[in-house]
Amino acid sequence: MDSNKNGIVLKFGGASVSSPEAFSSIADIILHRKKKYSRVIVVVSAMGDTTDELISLANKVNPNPPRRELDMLLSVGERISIALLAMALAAKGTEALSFTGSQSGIITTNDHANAKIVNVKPHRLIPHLNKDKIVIVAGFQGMSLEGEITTLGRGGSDTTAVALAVSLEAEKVEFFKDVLGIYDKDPKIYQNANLLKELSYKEAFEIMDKGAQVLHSRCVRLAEKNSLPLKVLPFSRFLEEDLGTIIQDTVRSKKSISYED
Ligand SMILES: Nc1ncnc2c1ncn2[C@@H]1O[C@H](COP(=O)(O)OP(=O)(O)O)[C@@H](O)[C@H]1O
Ligand SMILES: N[C@@H](CC(=O)OP(=O)(O)O)C(=O)O
Repeated sequence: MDSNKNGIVLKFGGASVSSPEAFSSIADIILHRKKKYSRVIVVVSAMGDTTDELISLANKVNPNPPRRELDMLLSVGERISIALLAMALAAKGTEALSFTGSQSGIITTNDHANAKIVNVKPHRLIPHLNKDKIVIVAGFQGMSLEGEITTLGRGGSDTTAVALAVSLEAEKVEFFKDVLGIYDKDPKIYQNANLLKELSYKEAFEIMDKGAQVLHSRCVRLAEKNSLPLKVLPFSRFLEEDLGTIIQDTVRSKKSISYED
């Protein structure tokens, strides 16, 4: 087991949980990481196109839904995933516990559909992590100081993963994607795209600024502010340690914890 008691955060996006069978596959990835890290915190997004489907469902009822109610509805997508993932791990004989964003202490501004994370208070998670349990957190959502359910904006689960890692002082966040890592351009569009092994935060921003949807730029900003290393790797070939892209600065300076501006 790794000497780092603070563990690792694993983030699985919608593409990695696009079918019921996929939960069993990602459970295997999680169990593999649990052999190395004492603390494993998993952040998961809604399955496949669930968020888009929930938006169109809302629009069928009201073409201009109240933003508070839309957040209440969209937060359901990630709740489905966390529960199914805990069930998939239970089917393999491992107890894992799922938590919503609010249960996990993801405190946000009250800007529905575009809330910023202002603090993370993971008090409910820590006792379970200390008991060696795998903790599964719903991405993309939190709770405002006013007690309202909020969402962080499209792609916001990446930011949930980084904020939790910052709060729990995890070693890094691993993002499991349907590509081998970050390329200089979208590999699904450009056959001549080059896979990049290592990037500074600045270089990662430059790629995101060109429109790459591979990582949310907000999560890269949060990681940079807290000197947290990020790794993007394929969920299909997770055993190949050399694959993927690492984003970090060459010098990791210890900074005090800070969340979104
Ligand atoms: N520069 C890039 N490098 C890698 N992937 C990119 C890039 N630009 C766009 N993409 C796209 O980003 C997608 C992100 O992966 P995906 O598994 O869909 O993420 P998630 O499920 O976490 O939202 C890839 O499928 C890829 O087509
Ligand atoms: N489910 C949300 C949040 C998210 O981050 O999704 P993904 O990890 O699949 O990009 C969305 O579709 O925007």
